[in-house]
Amino acid sequence: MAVITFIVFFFVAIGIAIYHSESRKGKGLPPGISRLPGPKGIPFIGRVHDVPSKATWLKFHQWSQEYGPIFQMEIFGTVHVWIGSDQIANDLLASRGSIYSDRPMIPNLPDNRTSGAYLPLLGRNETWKRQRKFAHHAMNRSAATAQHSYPAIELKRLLYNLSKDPSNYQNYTEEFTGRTISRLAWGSTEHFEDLKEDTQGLLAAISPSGAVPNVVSWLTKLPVWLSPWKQTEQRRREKENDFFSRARRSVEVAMAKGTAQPSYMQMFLEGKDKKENGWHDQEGGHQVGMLAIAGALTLASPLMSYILAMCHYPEWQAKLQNEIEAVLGGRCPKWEDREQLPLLRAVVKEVLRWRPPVPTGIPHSLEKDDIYNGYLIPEGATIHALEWSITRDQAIYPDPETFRPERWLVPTWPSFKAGTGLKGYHQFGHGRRVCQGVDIVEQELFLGMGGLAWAFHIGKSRDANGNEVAPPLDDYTSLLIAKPEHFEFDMKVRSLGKKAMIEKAWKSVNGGRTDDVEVDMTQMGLREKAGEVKE
Ligand code: HEM
Repeated sequence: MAVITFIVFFFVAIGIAIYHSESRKGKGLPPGISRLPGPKGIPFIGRVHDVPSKATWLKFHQWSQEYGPIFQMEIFGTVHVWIGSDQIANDLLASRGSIYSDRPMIPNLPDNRTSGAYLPLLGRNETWKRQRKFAHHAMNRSAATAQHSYPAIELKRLLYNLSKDPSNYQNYTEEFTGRTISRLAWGSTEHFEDLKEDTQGLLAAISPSGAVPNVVSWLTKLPVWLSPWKQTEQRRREKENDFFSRARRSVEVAMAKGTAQPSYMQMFLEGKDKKENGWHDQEGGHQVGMLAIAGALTLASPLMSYILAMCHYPEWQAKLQNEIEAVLGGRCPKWEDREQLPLLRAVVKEVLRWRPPVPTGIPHSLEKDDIYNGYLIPEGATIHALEWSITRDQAIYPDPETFRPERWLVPTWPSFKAGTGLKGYHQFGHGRRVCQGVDIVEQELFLGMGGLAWAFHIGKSRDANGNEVAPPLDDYTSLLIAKPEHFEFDMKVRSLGKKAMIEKAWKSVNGGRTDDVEVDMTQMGLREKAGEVKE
């Protein structure tokens, strides 16, 4: 019975899609207007069979070079437009933001545009506007509170743990970014493990390669009992609701006891956004949870890419270490040092360019037909700012495959802009949907990469015969947010003096211990001073 139902669904869905596809082709175009170029495919399924399951961005980049910086392809009846130029992305997603700021429906998460549970995936509606406004307040206000010392505490833990066991670098970097964002979101690291699990589950649920219905959308028509994807999604959703409610309640309890440490959740619970808008606490819980997920997902990837870059470009590690030593005289970089460390800022930018954490971008959706340079872009098209190609645009980034931080430092390079940080960098999207976490990213990556360069010598590992083994350059995970697959490398603390400083610094913010204890932030200022030692 199950097999027959499946076969009937399959043929009905194919029939409907072919009908739609054919009737769209028949639709006349105004004189002088054509459709965007792009790979032609089999009716209905398009070129889906050509898209590899890993590193999809390499295939899209290849098409971008073949068909130009804007091209389209159809997948199961939906037009997907790929943009491989920052200029075109700005022309459309920013300048025409009134019609390019919606998000597409994700087949495996069909209420993503409406439910208020997924801020980055919400449609362009009132819920999105008020959640974006709250996120904006939260980011601005956190800069003025103790919240901005959270990354510095977690950095001390990261350096200590790496000094003990570098082979566990994936866990430790994810703990650094995940625990920092947990503190920012809920004032404590208590929810870090739940956050990690929920983050992975959501990432798989929304990624084209994480759940088959995201590519073969008619599979969403299957009833729950016949759909393993719907069953997995139901379980994931129940767990997520439970997690966000528990995390919110833990902040309420801490506030009642007077022990709450500054957090986005606390801001929401006592904030004017809630009172003015009559928000439900449940929506606030989800909104804060989404900020935590957005931060946890993305930030560990560039730290791992930094390690990979240092294996392949040792000359830049030496230059960076020279800058830090010359300016700081042996101490670890702090956020206040940023003006004096231009090479470190350039390394952060170059790591993001060399290996973009969101290589295919986060898609927008077009609300009505549009004409661009004589091409029709149809209403409902899914628009992808293809970061992998944008970061390989030869006109802006000559020699794009090579890691060259000087492109951000020397005025003769086309990408040079005096004194700019990460604000406005295309890595963080375009127009009205631009990323809301750029300040946190800037601080965490500056401290993270600065701390790694200050503390460790990173290099290629060696085989049994003593020959260097180069870690693969392009072996990245395949979900929407990509990070390097586990690789072997060599990492050593640079001196005995630094080893002692690393341990002392971690103990100074961790109650004198090296195992994890929850830190009282109100004492943080004092302890940080005590933990600051010179070699
Ligand atoms: C390296 C780290 C990060 C990268 C590369 C990154 C990149 C992006 C990109 C490409 C978008 C979509 C922009 C668009 O649609 O045009 C986005 C959206 C967003 N990001 Fe980030 N992000 C990072 C970290 C963070 C952090 C730390 C937070 C918050 C704590 C955050 C919060 C958000 C939010 C809330 C949105 C949704 C905005 C909206 O849809 O209106 N991101 N990010």
